[in-house]
Amino acid sequence: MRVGIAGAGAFGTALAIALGRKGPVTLWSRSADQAARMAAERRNEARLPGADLPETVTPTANFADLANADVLLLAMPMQQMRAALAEHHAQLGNRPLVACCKGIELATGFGPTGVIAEAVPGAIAAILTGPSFAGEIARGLPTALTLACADPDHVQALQRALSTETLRLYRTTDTAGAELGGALKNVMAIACGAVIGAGLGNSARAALMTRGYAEMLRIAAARGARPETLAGLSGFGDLTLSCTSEMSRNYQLGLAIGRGETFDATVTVEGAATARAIAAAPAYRGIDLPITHAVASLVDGRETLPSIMAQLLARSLKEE
Ligand SMILES: NC(=O)C1=CN([C@@H]2O[C@H](COP(=O)(O)OP(=O)(O)OC[C@H]3O[C@@H](n4cnc5c(N)ncnc54)[C@H](OP(=O)(O)O)[C@@H]3O)[C@@H](O)[C@H]2O)C=CC1
Ligand SMILES: O=C(CO)COP(=O)(O)O
Repeated sequence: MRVGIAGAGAFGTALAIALGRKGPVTLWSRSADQAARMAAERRNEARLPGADLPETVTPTANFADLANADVLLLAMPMQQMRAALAEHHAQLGNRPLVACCKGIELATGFGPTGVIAEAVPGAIAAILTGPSFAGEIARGLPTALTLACADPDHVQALQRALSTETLRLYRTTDTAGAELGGALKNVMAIACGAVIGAGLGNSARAALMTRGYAEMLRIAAARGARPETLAGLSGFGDLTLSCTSEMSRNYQLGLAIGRGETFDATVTVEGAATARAIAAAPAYRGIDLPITHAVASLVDGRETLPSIMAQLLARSLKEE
């Protein structure tokens, strides 16, 4: 299967390297400069320094070069995906579109497959998500991910096409569960980074991860997602990785907030918009989501960490 990847950030480049070990990959960047540099240097130093592109990877800035790909991976941030789909709508064609982003669209409350379905009616919408750092994938370190697509035949075909010797994909037809796990773990990673940054300790982090997971299950139930999907790689797996590793940019944002430091606003941090989207969505009103609301307040600077912690700890005692 010929693979096309739209979006040459850290994740798109890492997937190109991993899948390029198996067959031809076209890697599209919206920047002609970046595509030319990748072609000349055989690296994407701007987004994924130190990782070599195999000869099988063809960088391009011409979207039409993706025309012969049998499957298209969409590796741009969640809040950018709809605009990218709209811009290249005519060239997307009748093939699987696999979202490789993690988040909830701020304007609509949709996850990645919902955005694809609305922007490209009739598309075979899928999502690839789960615990993985781009740099580790590029180095060929063992990584297990969740691939979700509502169609059971397509999900099996995609699983075979996108698994490699080191990239092991598990499949599910529960797209809502897979995309919620990936989106919400980022919110919890910001919360965990903040408590560690503020010196509140590992026990507080474990409490946030556990109670955060309870919020993830409540949101999933409201969306009709399966709890076992949340217990898998895309939910529990990625929650564990992102809440405990300083390689996570969401966790890094939390650390900066907890330490009272500034954070580079150009860094891709999906959890901030996701927290805002969930906190604002009428669909989730009445559901107990104290950590998600706290993170939305924190990233918008509406409340301070000490005041949020005081409110969380002062809540009435309850059954677990
Ligand atoms: N990095 C990681 O380890 C992992 C990331 N992910 C997910 O992958 C997604 C992308 O993150 P990541 O690659 O790390 O982010 P980066 O910040 O490294 O790169 C984002 C890329 O998206 C491109 N982009 C932004 N808007 C558009 C657009 N409208 N059209 C085309 N390209 C666009 C940017 O282009 P430009 O440079 O021109 O701005 C840039 O190349 C996120 O949802 C993230 O959660 C998932 C697993 C692991
Ligand atoms: O999604 C990731 C790990 O699975 C990458 O995390 P960050 O986006 O927080 O860097």
